[in-house]
Amino acid sequence: MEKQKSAMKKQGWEIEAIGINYKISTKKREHPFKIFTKNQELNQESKQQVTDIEEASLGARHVLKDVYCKAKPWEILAIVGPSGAGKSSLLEILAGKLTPQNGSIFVNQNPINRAQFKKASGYVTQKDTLFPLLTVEETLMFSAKLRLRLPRDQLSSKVKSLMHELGLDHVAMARVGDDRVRGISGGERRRVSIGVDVIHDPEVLILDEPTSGLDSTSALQIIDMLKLMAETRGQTIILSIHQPGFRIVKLFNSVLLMANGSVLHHGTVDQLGASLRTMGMQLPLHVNVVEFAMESIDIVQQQGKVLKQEIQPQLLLSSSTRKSQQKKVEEAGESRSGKFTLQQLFQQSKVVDEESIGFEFDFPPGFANSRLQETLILSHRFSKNIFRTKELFACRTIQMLISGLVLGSIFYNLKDDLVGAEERVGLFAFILTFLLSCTTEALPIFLQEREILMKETSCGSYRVSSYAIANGLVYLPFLLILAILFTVPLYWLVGLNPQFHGIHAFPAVNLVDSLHSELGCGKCLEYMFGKCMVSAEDLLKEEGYGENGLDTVRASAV
Ligand SMILES: Nc1ncnc2c1ncn2[C@@H]1O[C@H](COP(=O)(O)OP(=O)(O)OP(=O)(O)O)[C@@H](O)[C@H]1O
Repeated sequence: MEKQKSAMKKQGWEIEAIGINYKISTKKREHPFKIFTKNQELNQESKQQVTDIEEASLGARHVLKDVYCKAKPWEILAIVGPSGAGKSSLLEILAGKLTPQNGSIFVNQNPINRAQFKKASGYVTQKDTLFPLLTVEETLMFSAKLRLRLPRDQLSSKVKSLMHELGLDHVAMARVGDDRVRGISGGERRRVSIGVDVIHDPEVLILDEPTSGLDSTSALQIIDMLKLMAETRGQTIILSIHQPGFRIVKLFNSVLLMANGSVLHHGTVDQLGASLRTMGMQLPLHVNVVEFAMESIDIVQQQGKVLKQEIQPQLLLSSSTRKSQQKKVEEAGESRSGKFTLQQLFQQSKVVDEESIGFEFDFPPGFANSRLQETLILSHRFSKNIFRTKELFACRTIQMLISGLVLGSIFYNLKDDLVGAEERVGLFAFILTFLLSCTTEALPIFLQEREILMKETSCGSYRVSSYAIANGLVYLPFLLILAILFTVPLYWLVGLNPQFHGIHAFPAVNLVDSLHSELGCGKCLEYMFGKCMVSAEDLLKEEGYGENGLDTVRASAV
């Protein structure tokens, strides 16, 4: 097994996608709860009929049509085509982010185990999802800590050598930045994004538009760097690109030309030029063949059959291999379910089930760190981000202090009679709603972080629970300080219960409410506002209004 693994490492990973069909529904259902009513009564057969009819009537869009592609190790495969051709969809399918309706993906002629493949590959999205306040070195270091099981000195030397390889030495200590925070240049930020996804030495690197938004020099530098990585590390690099310049095209080993979800050409740039000439096109001297093909995409599409014939012999050559691969997939499917449905039996190609088909990858299963280690690393990262937004926290502290004083002066010295009790209810409801509305400012930060969280957890860097615990741990002391600053002046100005348990319970309930809304700001707001009334009831209990505080107040009001 060890021998087999090292041989696999040496030869690299050849990725082959066969018969990929991907459809999306473009029309919304008229009744979102239809599935829970009418469809429940349908039997299996009629359900199938309804699905077929629905697919036609709902206007399903065929994003990818029977796509075949092959990417070899030590090489770059560039997916080119006009906007909406299906490049990103194909990359997402190859990266295991999307599941096609039909088609199979193989690694070295073996069906893939999607969960392990996600870990062993790197997927760089079109948008840079990085923490703007961290430095380049910190960003790569946190990524290394989360993805690799190595001692600290080895991690540090790995990060240093990667920065050197990416040409980021000179900006190691500079902040990454984004649209709002001034940081490194766009090209350098793209390199950091690539660095984050290659820190664990993936065998396959998938990049969606790595040069988008960059000038031609920076774009060339990025592709040059990727070429070097493919040639030195033996990686399989698959990328999509919009309008590659002449010098960039020369760096591609093969090109997949797509339009309207179909493959028009799959081969080298020279083969593309030859195909265009056989179609009767006059290629000007020194022309960028890829650019020319994209400009004449309509003619190429009309003549699509001619180009497809160019591809067919390649496919036919490997047809016997494909048949055996298909058999493996089907056997795995059979063993999994124990029986086939009619649809499965007649399906030309099937989506590979990741769990049941065993292809051994040279990557440790599970996470690189224990839950505790993950929490510590993430807490460290949270703290760094928080300490670099001191102004925001200073504003929030002043806001809470002033709000406590203002609210205390409005509800100054409440009496212990019926009117006083009613005003207390109003005060508590106001306080809790106010705390919730204060924390909605955390929503944009959460949305920004959410993308990073989704990306990191989907590739198995850490557990979501570690993120939530680390977030809570880092925010808790700060929220406690805010709760005390808000409640101390308010408590004494209003003249609330002076007994020991009341004094402690008041800031504690406020703290729990703040923490609850801070952690759950992306969740259900209605639930949180409902929580206000529950918390108000808790506070009334502390004020001596018994188990059913609100009812007591209501009853006394009557
Ligand atoms: N989830 C979706 N909802 C609606 N349309 C979608 C969805 N996914 C893909 N499409 C459609 O499928 C087509 C292919 O999309 P895709 O993003 O793969 O194209 P692309 O070649 O990467 O385009 P671009 O170069 O502009 O990024 C587009 O017309 C797009 O509108």
